[in-house]
Amino acid sequence: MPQAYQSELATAIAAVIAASKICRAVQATITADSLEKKDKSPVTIADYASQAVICKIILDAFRNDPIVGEEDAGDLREPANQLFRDRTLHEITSSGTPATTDEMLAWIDSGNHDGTANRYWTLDPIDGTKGFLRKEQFAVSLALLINKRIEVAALACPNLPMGSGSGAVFYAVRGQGAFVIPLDQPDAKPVAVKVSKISDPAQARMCESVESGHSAHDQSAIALEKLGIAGEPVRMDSQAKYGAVARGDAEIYLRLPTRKGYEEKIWDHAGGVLVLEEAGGKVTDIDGHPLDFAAGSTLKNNRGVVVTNGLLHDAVMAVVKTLKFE
Ligand SMILES: Nc1ncnc2c1ncn2[C@@H]1O[C@H](COP(=O)(O)OS(=O)(=O)O)[C@@H](OP(=O)(O)O)[C@H]1O
Ligand SMILES: [Mg+2]
Ligand SMILES: [Mg+2]
Ligand SMILES: [Mg+2]
Repeated sequence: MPQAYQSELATAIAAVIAASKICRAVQATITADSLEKKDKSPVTIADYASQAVICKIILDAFRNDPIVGEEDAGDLREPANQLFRDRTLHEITSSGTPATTDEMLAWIDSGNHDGTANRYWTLDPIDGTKGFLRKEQFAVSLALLINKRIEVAALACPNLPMGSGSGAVFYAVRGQGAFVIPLDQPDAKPVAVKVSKISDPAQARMCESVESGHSAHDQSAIALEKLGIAGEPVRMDSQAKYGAVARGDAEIYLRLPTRKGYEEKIWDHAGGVLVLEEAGGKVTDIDGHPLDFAAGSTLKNNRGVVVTNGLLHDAVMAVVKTLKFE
């Protein structure tokens, strides 16, 4: 029997690779150039160009598929942002995708679905925009959900070390394992991705967000101490953290709530979660519940995220349960 979702997987991989190339080109040139969104977070021409190109590639292949993307073209349509809009279009056309301004805006806005369909994609065109602006880690994350379950994931991490260079594209289909290919050699033989076999908490390596506003660094420091881990946590932006645990660079990724009521967005997790689980890892929230992707565009039924290589999950949860959150 042919394996399920092969054409969705091929489309997702092609889409995140095309977008990553644009992001890399922009990252090489930018000097802290971004707009501020209503929630005060930054967005760059690369976030918009990435969302446009990925939505176009998905819709060319699967015309009726809804997409739940992070960005929308509202701010780009503002007359005051004409220069920003023109530069976004320039990045798209110079990457080899001919487009008019109206087409570009429509592609971006095709990512405006709300996560209520039986089948939809969720997209973070640049996850870790702050890391992108710092010229550090970021990810392009795309996942397909069917009946509220993640079935296909493609997660490009353009700055993650890979062999002698950098740029890793992780991907997974539920039940088929997780794999990684180099961003610059997509035809190379895929390598199976597996979590580390470390089961002694004291030997574990932990990663967390760079931004203390996204994850409570004071509480993770207490967790490290209680687990007997001597090393410092590795701070890294984006879902590259899921990739790091999936491939055994680290054993633990903690995302501990910093403020009451923040709802994690599905596009900040879906791609990374399937790669991690298919690599043998485990993810729950801080109360030990599975992440609930059936609640629309946010994980409103969960608080925080605890990611491990599986072997360490119980030990980490025992410590997380002793921490104090707002
Ligand atoms: N308060 C709060 N708590 C938790 N998470 C938040 C919060 N605010 C924002 N975000 C989301 O964090 C996404 C980036 O997460 P990272 O783990 O990459 O954080 S960091 O960049 O290292 O700070 C970032 O994703 P991008 O916007 O795609 O960069 C946000 O969606
Ligand atoms: Mg953002
Ligand atoms: Mg994000
Ligand atoms: Mg983003």
